[in-house]
Amino acid sequence: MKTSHLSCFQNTMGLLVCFVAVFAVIASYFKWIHTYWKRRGVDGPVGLPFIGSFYDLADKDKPRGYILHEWTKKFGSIFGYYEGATPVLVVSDVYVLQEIFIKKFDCFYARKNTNRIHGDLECSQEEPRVNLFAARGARWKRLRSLASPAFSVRALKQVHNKMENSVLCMIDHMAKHENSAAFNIHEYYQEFTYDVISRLAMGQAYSEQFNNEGVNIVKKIFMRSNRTLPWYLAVLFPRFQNTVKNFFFKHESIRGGDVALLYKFCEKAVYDRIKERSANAEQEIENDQNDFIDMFLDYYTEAEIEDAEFGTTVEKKVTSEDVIGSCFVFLLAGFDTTANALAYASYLLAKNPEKMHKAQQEIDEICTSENISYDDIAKLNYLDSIIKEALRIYPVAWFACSRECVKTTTLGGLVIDKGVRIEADVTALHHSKEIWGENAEQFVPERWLESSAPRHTMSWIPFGAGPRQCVGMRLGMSEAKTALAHVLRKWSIVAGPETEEQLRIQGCTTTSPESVTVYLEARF
Ligand code: HEM
Repeated sequence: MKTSHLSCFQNTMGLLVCFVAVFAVIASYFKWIHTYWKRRGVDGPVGLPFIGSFYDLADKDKPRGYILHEWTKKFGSIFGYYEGATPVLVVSDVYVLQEIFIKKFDCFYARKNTNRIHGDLECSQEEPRVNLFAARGARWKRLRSLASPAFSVRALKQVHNKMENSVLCMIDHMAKHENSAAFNIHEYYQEFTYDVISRLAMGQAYSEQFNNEGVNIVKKIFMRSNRTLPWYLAVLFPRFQNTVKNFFFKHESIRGGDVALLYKFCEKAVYDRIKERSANAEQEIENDQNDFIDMFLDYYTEAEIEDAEFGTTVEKKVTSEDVIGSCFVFLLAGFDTTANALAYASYLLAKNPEKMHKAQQEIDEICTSENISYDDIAKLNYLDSIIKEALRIYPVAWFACSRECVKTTTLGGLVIDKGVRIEADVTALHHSKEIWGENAEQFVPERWLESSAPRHTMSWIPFGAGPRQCVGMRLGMSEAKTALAHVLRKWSIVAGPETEEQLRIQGCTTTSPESVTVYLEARF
């Protein structure tokens, strides 16, 4: 009995010693990793043991862009931090950003994973469902070249009437607030942008504003917190991201919860369409190209062609997984960014009535017919400046202005190893007095119409830059301009006692105002 107690004690002690030893090795590894920037002479915040600055930067109520910006003020235009075991470099120097986003694209063609729980994004075997936003290398290039035609000026002119119809439906809904109580205008813009993207990407036949269950699902996806166990694990052990993903596959931060619901929508739409098209083919009926699903399915083929660019190979065939992934990302990317841009612009106009009257004057002069055409929209230069200025003051998607180094290289004298991640501090660029002058903090749309010396291309990057710049930029701008032109032609957006003194901005990815409370005053 005594011997068995002794051996039990010895076993427990043995296990404890092993545990302490393993812990000590892991702790030393992280301690060493967390000297990565110091060893290279790059300053930065001291994070927590193991997870580095991940916890600070994963709070949806305090968007990371603002925290990064606080650090820029402290450490300068280039500094480093750690997201678990991964070193991240934050840059707000326009010349270095140009190197990363444009000149050395072949070393930085991957976006820094925002959802880090993926398999190999260059390999269709390991991560079959990839989308244009997350894809890398040859897979990205293939999806990008398939998607780009849908966002050309020609394509946007073709869909303008459909989009304007959604604007008019939004106006009908808003009309109940005319000369009435203050309301949250952001909600209307969210309904509108989701409506447009559902019609353009997913073949939704008619406007379904305030009747579309997808809106609440995507809203919740954008308001998710990143402080969840799978994320902590993926951040701590980046090499095992795929294992983490597979283990927690049904967790709401991976493919469960609202994400699963949205995927189900996309899956159903894509599989129904594949069936419809093959039935058409049997009856020798030509397939229409009504939306993005049709556009992708036109390339849906079983033929496999290898593409060795970017040092990787990829099948050129478009799979149903590709189409589902793309619809998913279009619904997300096409919804939140533009709705937020419209909400910020409306807030700034309400707070700056003289700028709003100037915009109304321009709209009255140019938009003389009942409908506002794509060509009219192209002539609204002051309105264009208003949206650009709103996106300067409130960059809505700076989280996407990020890259990962895929080939060890140098930036200036600094060696950047493969695997290092890069983030642009867009707020620093957009609010820099050096770039924008002493009035950088003020809303001055006129600055976009001045013919002074041109600014550096990386000074204003709400849509990113280089070959991976936002593919939906033209669509987002034309939606925002068409919507604002109709709103401002009919109403003045007016601030009142309920209007937020300061907007409360939230989100782990895009940055959304919690609400934008304004009045609508009839103009005529
Ligand atoms: C005001 C509106 C919008 C803003 C501010 C915005 C912003 C951005 C930014 C910053 C990026 C990253 C660019 C980079 O890495 O250099 C991006 C990428 C992307 N955006 Fe947008 N976006 C907007 C509207 C849209 C719309 C309407 C769609 C489509 C329906 C869209 C789809 C995408 C996609 C698919 C990507 C990934 C492109 C790639 O990696 O090749 N965006 N967007």
